[in-house]
Amino acid sequence: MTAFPQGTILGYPRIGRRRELKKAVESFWSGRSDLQQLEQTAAGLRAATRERLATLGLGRDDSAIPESFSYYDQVLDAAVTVGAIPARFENLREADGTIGLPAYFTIARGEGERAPLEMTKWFDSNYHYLVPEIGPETTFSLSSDRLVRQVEEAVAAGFVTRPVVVGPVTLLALAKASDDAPEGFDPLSRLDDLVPVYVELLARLKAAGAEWVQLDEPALVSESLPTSVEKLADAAARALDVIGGSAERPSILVAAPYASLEATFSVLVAAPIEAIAVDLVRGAVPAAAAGLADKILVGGVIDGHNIWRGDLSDAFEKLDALGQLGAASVSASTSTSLLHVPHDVTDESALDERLVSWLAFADQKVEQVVTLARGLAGGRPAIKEALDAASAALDDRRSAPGVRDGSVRSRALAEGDFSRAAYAEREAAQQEALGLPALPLTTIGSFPQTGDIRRARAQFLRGELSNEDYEAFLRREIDSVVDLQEELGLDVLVHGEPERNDMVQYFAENLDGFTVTENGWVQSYGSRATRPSILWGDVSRPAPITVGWSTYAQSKTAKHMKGMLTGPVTILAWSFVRDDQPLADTANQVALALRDEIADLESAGIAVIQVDEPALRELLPLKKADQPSYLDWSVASFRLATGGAGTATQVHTHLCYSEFGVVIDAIRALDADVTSIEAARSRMDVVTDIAEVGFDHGIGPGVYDIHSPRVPTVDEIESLLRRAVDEIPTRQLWVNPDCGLKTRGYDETTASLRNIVEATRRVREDVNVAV
Ligand code: MET
Ligand SMILES: [Zn+2]
Repeated sequence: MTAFPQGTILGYPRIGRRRELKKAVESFWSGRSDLQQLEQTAAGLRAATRERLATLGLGRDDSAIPESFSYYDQVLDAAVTVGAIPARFENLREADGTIGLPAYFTIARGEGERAPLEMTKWFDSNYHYLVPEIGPETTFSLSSDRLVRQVEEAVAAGFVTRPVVVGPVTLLALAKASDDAPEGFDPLSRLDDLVPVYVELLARLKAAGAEWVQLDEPALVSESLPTSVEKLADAAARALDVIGGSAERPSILVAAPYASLEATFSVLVAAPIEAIAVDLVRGAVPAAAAGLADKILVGGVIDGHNIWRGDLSDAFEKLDALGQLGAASVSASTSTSLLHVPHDVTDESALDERLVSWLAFADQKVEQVVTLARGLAGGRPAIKEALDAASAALDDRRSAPGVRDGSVRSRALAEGDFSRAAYAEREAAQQEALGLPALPLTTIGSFPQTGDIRRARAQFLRGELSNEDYEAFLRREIDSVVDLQEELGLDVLVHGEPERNDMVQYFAENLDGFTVTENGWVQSYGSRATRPSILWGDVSRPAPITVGWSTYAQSKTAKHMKGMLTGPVTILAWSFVRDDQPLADTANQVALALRDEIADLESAGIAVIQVDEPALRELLPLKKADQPSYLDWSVASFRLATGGAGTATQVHTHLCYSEFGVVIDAIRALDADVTSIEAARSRMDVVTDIAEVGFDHGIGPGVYDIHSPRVPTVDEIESLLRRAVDEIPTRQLWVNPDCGLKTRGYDETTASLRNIVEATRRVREDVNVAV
């Protein structure tokens, strides 16, 4: 077996320090540059990454540097490599059967009537992967040599890198059955047909110069997939027997990050592979297993999910504990790929220096791994200075002003803070106070973020537009959004959120305890990246945030204006959150700030207030045992935020998704008066689930799929509404789009809303008779 480096990372950001890949890819998509230019930029980025990682201390020729580049998504990469593409894209193959880059992008983005692959969250992160579609008809064959060429490219530049591929079990476990598959088809049933393609790929990688390959198998740790952990472990054993048993292959590292491996660890130890990477940030040191003596263990002790510098001594101790298991050797690594964190904290010139000393972005994490590797080689004394410096930073963080704020901490919580009056009482009071018609019409909050809005914001941020002029601009924007809703005949209006660039960052910018970055981009999907805020200290609200906008909008109409807030769980989920106290405590601090905002909105005369929680399901832990306590605190934080609202104030929430499954009890427990969800894409199927579980509060199943530029017809909306009315009592039903309108244009938005109003008018004629 080839030696494994003592320090490595499981993957590195792909988008470039200044989002160069985004720009290159989008310019190729729009036809402003050609394939060759795109490939050149990508090769340049890969070269820069290798050089950078070598400069930071990873070995050039010992497989320490991962070859983890992707043009769009690593799951799509694997699917395309093994030829697992849906039938509707088959004709995009080249004459020799391979799938080129233009076809790859078409599969990711769709084209005309050909829908793209679906997108969904990657484990418990905010990264979205493309969902492969696999059926009995899928033919597996090596269909792209892109990874092989990247290994050769590295060799030509004097590097021996370690190619990273999503493994066969995870690829199938994350896939969905193809359109042509029979009812109940399980993609995992194709494992034996898929594995030979991996054998072939590994042989090619070896021939290209790879000494190690990394198979990413995070599915093995998840209890949130449709397939059980036991079944996945069996599948892994079968697949690795074949792959590991092949004659021509590099040494194999199997990485199973994002949670504890538990019993599956011994399955990997028994497999004919050389190394196993375990996540020791989210998971614990596994129990010893027979056969460890000839395995290399890679300890993921540096958090790949978060941006804190963390406790380096503690990380070193975990490696020590891993060493006690009796493996052939132990290496230091990140817990996951670093794709979840920004590039480099030294790119942040505007951040407070003291805060910077507590942070580690990707490059700093690489340095930490390199330090730990030195410690593994030379013992603790060799890295004493670095360990001490990290501990000192932690001490400094603990005692720094703002991290613990007495006035926040002294707010005692009482049982009653988490509950409102009984729903029946609220329903009656709200009916009386609001006087809404049957099937009230509303929207989810945002209206189109036009080029004008983005330009004005950019000018304001650059100082080219005064605060006064910018605010006047936003007021005019609100005027027109209110006028439009009046003209259309909606019942509960919104102000349109023109002042928000992002529903979380906006609140982060207006709350104490948060800071925002300049260049802290993190890939969200494909060419999209977000800049998560950093929640570093105790959270409080120095001044009202939305009250001015909401009351201004209310002053322009006699209809009810809906206040619009982002909920505590979503604020946490889409930020980098402090790791020095339980998430539940942090969530409650955010909740209290929102609670104050709600009180101010109420006293300013806002009678309907929406608190969005689209990320409620996303933070759900991968392990079943951890889920109840998560649901407890997340629900409690929402209830704390909204629990002070008066009986006659109508609290809405919006959740985006409609796969209720495990979270339905939690959604019920939120106790919002009205909940809006996505339903248009699933043709209202969700109303059947809602009726089955018995949900008796207000519910707004979406009738307009805002992810598509298509304008739904009146008839189509009417039939969706009739289905809802058939299955759910009319008094509970609201009419609204699936989600906010910010990504849409005005033409399609106006036309769609007009059709929604007309369809509602038709359905109301009947229900008014029936009520
Ligand atoms: N109020 C927000 C909006 O309309 C909710 C978005 S959910 C991702 O944009
Ligand atoms: Zn939404």
